[in-house]
Amino acid sequence: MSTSQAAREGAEKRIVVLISGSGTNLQALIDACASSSIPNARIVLVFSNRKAAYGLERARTSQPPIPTGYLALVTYLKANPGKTRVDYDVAVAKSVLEAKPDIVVLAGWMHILSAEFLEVLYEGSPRGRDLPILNLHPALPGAFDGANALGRAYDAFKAGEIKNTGVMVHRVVPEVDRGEPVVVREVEIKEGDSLEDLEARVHEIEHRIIVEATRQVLEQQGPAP
Ligand SMILES: Nc1nc2c(c(=O)[nH]1)N[C@@H](CN(C=O)c1ccc(C(=O)N[C@@H](CCC(=O)O)C(=O)O)cc1)CN2
Ligand SMILES: NCC(=O)N[C@@H]1O[C@H](COP(=O)([O-])[O-])[C@@H](O)[C@H]1O
Repeated sequence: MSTSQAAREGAEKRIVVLISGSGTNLQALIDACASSSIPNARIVLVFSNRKAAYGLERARTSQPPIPTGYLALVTYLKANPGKTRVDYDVAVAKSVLEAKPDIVVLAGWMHILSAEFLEVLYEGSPRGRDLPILNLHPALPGAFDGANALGRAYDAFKAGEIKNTGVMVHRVVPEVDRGEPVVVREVEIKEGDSLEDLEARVHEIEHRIIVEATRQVLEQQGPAP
């Protein structure tokens, strides 16, 4: 094995995390890298579409601080008359590529990404279409795709339509929440649960499976080409 190959073999895996909110799942990833629950890995960029996302503060105050980026769709469109939502997605993808990720994790990223986002990442990454792009979604595969999945699951439970719900980490494809599941966990809904009770139960499981899925995918991944 050449020195450069050995270096690549041992190189830290570079994680980029996309967020839109509080970042409790980002925090789980930060903690997992710090404790080597995800071995030999480092979060090299936290990117948000919302300036006020507290997850950006989590990154900035992490030890050592994690580089952050921010670009809101509305801000981009106002600053770039004639540009489109797809142009925005391409701009986000280019920002992500600059961090040279081995994996991209959407952890509460609340913006539907176009196929162009994926194509720019695949074309710009040495890993090509093998670059893993994961998303955390608070529902079982095919159950409640899209936003407010947990609220819709709760309403379905109250209507007697479902007995349980779930959480998954899946690969990102253009069709929202339809990518191949990586980790899936069922979540019990108990009689008398409030929505807050269910949210707390789901969040606890989310914080575990986002680490499990990221570790699992990185373990299966070879060195960067
Ligand atoms: N191409 C894909 N993009 C995204 C996926 C995906 O699987 N494929 N997952 C979502 C995350 N997500 C659910 O897991 C999700 C997030 C947001 C929305 C949504 O309707 N967003 C609206 C804006 C809502 C808001 O700003 O509050 C929108 O993008 O117009 C649906 C699903 C992330 N992207
Ligand atoms: N459809 C995507 C979606 O609903 N994602 C949800 O956003 C939250 C982010 O929390 P966090 O900012 O505290 O990590 C999580 O509960 C996650 O399931």
